[in-house]
Amino acid sequence: MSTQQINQNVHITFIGGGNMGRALISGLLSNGFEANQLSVVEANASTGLQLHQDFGVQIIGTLDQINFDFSKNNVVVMAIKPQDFNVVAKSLNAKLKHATAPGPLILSIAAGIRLKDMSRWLDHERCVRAMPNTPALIGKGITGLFADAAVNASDRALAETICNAVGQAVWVSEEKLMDAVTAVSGSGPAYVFAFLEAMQSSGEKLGLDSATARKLAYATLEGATQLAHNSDEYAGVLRERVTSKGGTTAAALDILKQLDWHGALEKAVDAASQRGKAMGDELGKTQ
Ligand SMILES: NC(=O)C1=CN([C@@H]2O[C@H](COP(=O)(O)OP(=O)(O)OC[C@H]3O[C@@H](n4cnc5c(N)ncnc54)[C@H](OP(=O)(O)O)[C@@H]3O)[C@@H](O)[C@H]2O)C=CC1
Ligand SMILES: O=C(O)[C@@H]1CCC=N1
Repeated sequence: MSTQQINQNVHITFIGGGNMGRALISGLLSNGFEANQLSVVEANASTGLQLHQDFGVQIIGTLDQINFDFSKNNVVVMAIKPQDFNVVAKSLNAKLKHATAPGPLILSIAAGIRLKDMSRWLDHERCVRAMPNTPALIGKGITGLFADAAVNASDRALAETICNAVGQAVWVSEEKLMDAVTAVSGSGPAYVFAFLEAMQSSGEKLGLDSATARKLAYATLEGATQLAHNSDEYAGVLRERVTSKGGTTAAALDILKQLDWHGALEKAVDAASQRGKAMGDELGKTQ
């Protein structure tokens, strides 16, 4: 089945239109999906209104107002907070019971929530886990995907097509690796934004005006990232090429080494991964 054929037939119902739901909706609409292919169940009326005004998508106030059109290939994207997942899944369960078999494909983007728990709460096996990131908003997202053996090839292709529409997608072979994906790329944009904040404020402390410091920091990140992306060399080799012996870069990198910047980042990413696992353990205890 081609991407185009899948797109035309698919209807996606988002449950939750907050930060990540909005990023995905915006990305999908800019990359081949039509507004009439997307609906959003959003508890917050003003968030829903804003989504409708910005994107023209249908807003549904509550879960029991969902009406699946089973002439379409339906996908439900679970874009609520992990802590809200159980309650939402149980409400959706009642809807799924009345759905024409095999019911919609459920694509969960919730950090930590495991397939066995969501399948149990939803009483539904057609479930895929996805971990996107907010650059999906501009079609530059990267999504990690995991499905178990119960999910067939065409459902995997459908999940992948949706994620590819907002960037790239990679499958992981074991569910526990979804915590690593969450820690590296799901949360990753926040580390990059923190880095940008620090680069900009460092420039300001050295006397640059805010606009100039911002321009230098952002353009450097973009240029260096593109260079690394387009190069066959490891990032370490590219780093060495910037670092003249006894020069300015060496002075900066010495400080980062003394402060164990690399180790600090590894610890931070590990903490994110541990948090994903802990949320999965904790929330999975709920019946
Ligand atoms: N933000 C990110 O970068 C990423 C987030 N994720 C995952 O995406 C999910 C959503 O995160 P995020 O978008 O940041 O969270 P938000 O809180 O921004 O969005 C969730 C939205 O769902 C609404 N909501 C709550 N309960 C219901 C309900 N019963 N029915 C319909 N809507 C409801 C919330 O309304 P209200 O505010 O009124 O509660 C809110 O608008 C999380 O599970 C997170 O782990 C994954 C990858 C990246
Ligand atoms: O912070 C969080 O828990 C979510 C998951 C990945 C990005 N944001």
